[in-house]
Amino acid sequence: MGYANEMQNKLPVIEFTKENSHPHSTSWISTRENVVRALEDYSCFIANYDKISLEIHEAIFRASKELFDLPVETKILNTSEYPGHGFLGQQPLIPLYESLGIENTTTPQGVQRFTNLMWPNGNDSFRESVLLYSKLVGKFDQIVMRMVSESYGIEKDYETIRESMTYLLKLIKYRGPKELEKKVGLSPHTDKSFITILHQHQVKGLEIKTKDGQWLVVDPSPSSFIVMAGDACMAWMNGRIEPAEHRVMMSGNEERYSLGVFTYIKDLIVQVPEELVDDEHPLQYKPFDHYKFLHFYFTEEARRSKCPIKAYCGL
Ligand SMILES: O=C(O)CCC(=O)C(=O)O
Ligand SMILES: [Fe+2]
Repeated sequence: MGYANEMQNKLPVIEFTKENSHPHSTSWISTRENVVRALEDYSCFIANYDKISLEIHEAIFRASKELFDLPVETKILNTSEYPGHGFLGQQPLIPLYESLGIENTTTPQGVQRFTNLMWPNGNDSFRESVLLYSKLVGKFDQIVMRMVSESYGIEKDYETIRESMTYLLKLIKYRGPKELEKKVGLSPHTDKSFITILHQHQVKGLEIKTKDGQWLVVDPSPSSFIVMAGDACMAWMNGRIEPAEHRVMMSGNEERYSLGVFTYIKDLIVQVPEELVDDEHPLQYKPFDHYKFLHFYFTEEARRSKCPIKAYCGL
């Protein structure tokens, strides 16, 4: 664990090995504490997870480059009912940013659907790399959430949520800024997801804000992932864990590729577990529908509010 009790100007780093990723092991318990402490203090942590090999890392970013090299006319075919889950690019406020979302990315059907849309004649290596990567990250997400829910004694509640969890993979590309162009890749925000797991390729740019207001740069590494809490996690956890504020700043003129796996809860009314409500922690959130929140986020009311999730279901 890379941090002491007091806040430092470094994000917590947690190693995940075969040993401590196994429930009932002694190191599982200590890792669990570190995970919860990191999420409470920083809303995120850097995870070194060796199940995702260098080979998988390279394959998924190769797949991503191949995807972005497709013509825009093809990429815009990826649409979604949910703003931001389809194709995004050439947005006036974030001109460097481009992304494509793959819904249900941990299922063969989800990945197949997307692959066929982009390559009507198929693309096996793309399909296989995406599915393998998504499944591994999805499993990792479940390890993390199991640790969190055990630690708060809310395993049963998590079990219900887990059954309704869907995964979205966003493949993201930033072009380098031109001379005199602003260097903002992505403006400061929190994610609307439950949990987000980010992965960068070679070029840094991701920055996370600490509670005392400093922006910390996250260095890319093939085996490291950034696990962040999203807005929905805060509402489910009655505010115990806050969402991580982050942004992307481009420094050189090199292109930057990154991946985000976002979890969402579908077809379930999410409720704060009873265990998280007491005199010290009065109930702060009404039961909510995560996907309805995604729609709400793009309304005028949400735009005007400082914290859309609170505007949506806060008490
Ligand atoms: O590119 C990154 O590292 C961050 C992307 C991100 O924050 C997002 O898509 O919500
Ligand atoms: Fe984000």
